[in-house]
This record gives sequence, structure tokens and C-alpha cells, in this order.
Amino acid sequence: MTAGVSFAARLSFEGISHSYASGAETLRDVSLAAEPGEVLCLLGPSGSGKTTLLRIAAGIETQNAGRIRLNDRVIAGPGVFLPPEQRSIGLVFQDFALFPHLTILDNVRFGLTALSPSEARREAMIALERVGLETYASAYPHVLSGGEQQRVALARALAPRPAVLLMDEPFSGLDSRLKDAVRAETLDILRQSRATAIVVTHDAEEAMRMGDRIALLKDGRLVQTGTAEDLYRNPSDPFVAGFFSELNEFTGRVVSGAVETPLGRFPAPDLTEGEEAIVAVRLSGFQVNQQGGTIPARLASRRFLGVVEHLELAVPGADRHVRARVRCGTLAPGARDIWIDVVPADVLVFARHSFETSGESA
Ligand SMILES: Nc1ncnc2c1ncn2[C@@H]1O[C@H](COP(=O)(O)OP(=O)(O)OP(=O)(O)O)[C@@H](O)[C@H]1O
Repeated sequence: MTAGVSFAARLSFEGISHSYASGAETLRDVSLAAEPGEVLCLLGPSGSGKTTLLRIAAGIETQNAGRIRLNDRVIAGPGVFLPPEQRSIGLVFQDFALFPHLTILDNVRFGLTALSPSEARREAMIALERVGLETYASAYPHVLSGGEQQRVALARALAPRPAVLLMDEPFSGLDSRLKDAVRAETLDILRQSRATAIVVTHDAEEAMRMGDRIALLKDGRLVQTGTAEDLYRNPSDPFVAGFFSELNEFTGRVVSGAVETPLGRFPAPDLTEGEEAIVAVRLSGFQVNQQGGTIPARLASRRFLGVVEHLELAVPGADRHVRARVRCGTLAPGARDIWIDVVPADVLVFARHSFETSGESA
């Protein structure tokens, strides 16, 4: 069956700033929009303000400055505050928040107070069918697996046909084996329902799997927004790059348009001569062999990880081991002195002044 929503809406945040009563600023001038029907992932480390932004959109928290719009209508802003129940915004929490003493149908029916009892029942059954759990309507939540409970929470949020669905770390309570399947099912249901969705996660891979676009937050500021590929290939700074892949970092100065590192000279066309730079090399960015190559290295340790192995390499001039991931079987079991070549596509060069370094430099 097709799962309808009332309309696919655009939810926009315009210059949102917020602080809790304790004083510290949680969000600083965040401007961002989820386009109609898209899944936007809000990604960032713990404490970066993701949940607070969702709470402001839902009307559980109020911003100090800025506006929230649903399509053209301001739902929160100077002198305007639409109560949560009038916003047409659904919420799914991390812990599913199902009522243990209510049947699954009654859990889903809970938010449908504006409808007559028979209409509410019908709409709740439609929502349960949408997530494939209609046969459990009269059962209680404890008989369901974690993944099924998550689907009930999703059905409950979708039952009132919200224009926008907000999901706060919706898969974090599931074990890793279940997570992939539930995530894929959730994405299918979101696509079918055509709701605009904002999904909070601190896991870059989850954001890449789910998001049509990703917005990365750090310390209450929006750092970069784009597709997974944009953020991976063209990160705006080493923080963004480091969120999507592990990096070896080196610092150096731009001399004759390039930065010298123990792994070679890397062009820095966008940087000023003499400027301090950070050169970041992804762990996947190495070719290794025992016959010959550009840079000599000695294997300090190697760890089998299945498809790939993790190498720690002593490289002349580097004051820390260089880390690399290569396909298992590339090096012989007893290999010690080897050669490495760096893959240019896995090297990113940044101006150092644009970033306070994370401290991870080789
Ligand atoms: N009710 C509150 N009162 C005071 N400070 C709070 C409150 N809730 C959150 N904070 C603080 O606000 C900041 C942002 O928290 P928020 O929960 O929005 O971040 P988050 O990115 O969702 O983090 P997490 O992934 O850990 O949930 C944190 O420093 C947090 O400690």
C-alpha cells in the first residue's frame, strides 16, 4: 500500500542561536533547510547541539534568536511560537518511548486525539501495516524485538501524517547486526511516506547510508552541508575530513606552491606562499609492496581485519608511525622493509589557520 502524508514540506532553520539556562551557547547562528521529501542527516560529535536543534524544531525548546519555517509559515520566531501539537512535526526518540501497558495499536493511536475513535483505529492500523506489524496490533511491546519496537515508534510518529519527521539517534539502541536491516527498512518507509525527515546521528557511516544530504555540526556551529560524496571528497577542513575517514596528519609550510612531508611533496595551489598547512592522508591512501617504490618504510606492526589489514609503519622523517590499510595478502607474512606510494586522491591539504588542529599529527 502507499503511505500518504498531507504534503511534503520544507523545514528551514534561519539563524538559530540557543543557550540553556546554565549559560553556555549550544547553537550559534545555524541556518539550514530540509527540502521536501529529503532525508537530511544531522551529524556531529556528542554535545555538538544536534538534539537541541531537533527539540527547537519540535517546539519542546525555544531558540534565543532566529526563525523556523515550515514551508513559508514561521512556526517559531520573534513573537511567534506554534505549540508542538500544531506543527505537523513527528518525533522518534532514541529509546522508542513506547508505553509498556498499552497494546501496540494503542501505542500507535496515542497521538491521534483529533480523530474519532474509529478513525483513529483505522489510521493506526494503516500506520502499522506500513511498517509490516499489523498482526501484532493487540500484543504488548515486550513481545517485540528491539527492531520491531523501533518500527512501532516509527508507525506512531507517522500515523498523524506529519509533514516532517524528526528522528533522534533512532538506531542507537539496536545491536549492530539488527541495525543495518532496521535502517534499510526505515529508509524504505520514509521514501514511501514521502515525509521530509531529519535524522540525528553521530555515526558518519550511518549518515552516509541514510542521508540524501548531511549537515555536520561542531560546537553548535554548522561546519559543512552537502551530499556524502561532497563532504568526503571536498571537506572544508580537517575536522570534516577526520569525521569521514581516519587520517595521518602532517604540518608544514608552503614553499614554491607545495608542502614537504615525510611522505613527499604535495601541491597546495589554493594556499599562500609561506603559509602553514596541514596535509592529511587517508589510511586507504597507500600502495605498498616489497619490490620498490617512492618511500622506504619499515613495518612496526600489522593487524588482520578480514578484507584489509591495518599497518603501522616507521617512515624516515616522521616522528609517529604512519597508519595504513591495505588489502590482505598484499604483503608476504614475514615482510619487514617495504616501499610505499601515496595515492594522490587520498591526500587533502588545508590551511592551518582555518582550523585548530585535533592534535593528531604524525
Ligand atoms: N537540558 C539541558 N540543560 C543544560 N544543558 C544542556 C541540556 N541539554 C543539553 N545540554 C548541553 O547542551 C549541549 C548540546 O547538547 P545536545 O544534546 O544538543 O548535543 P548532541 O549533539 O545531541 O549530543 P549527544 O549526541 O550527546 O546527544 C551539550 O553541551 C549539553 O551538555
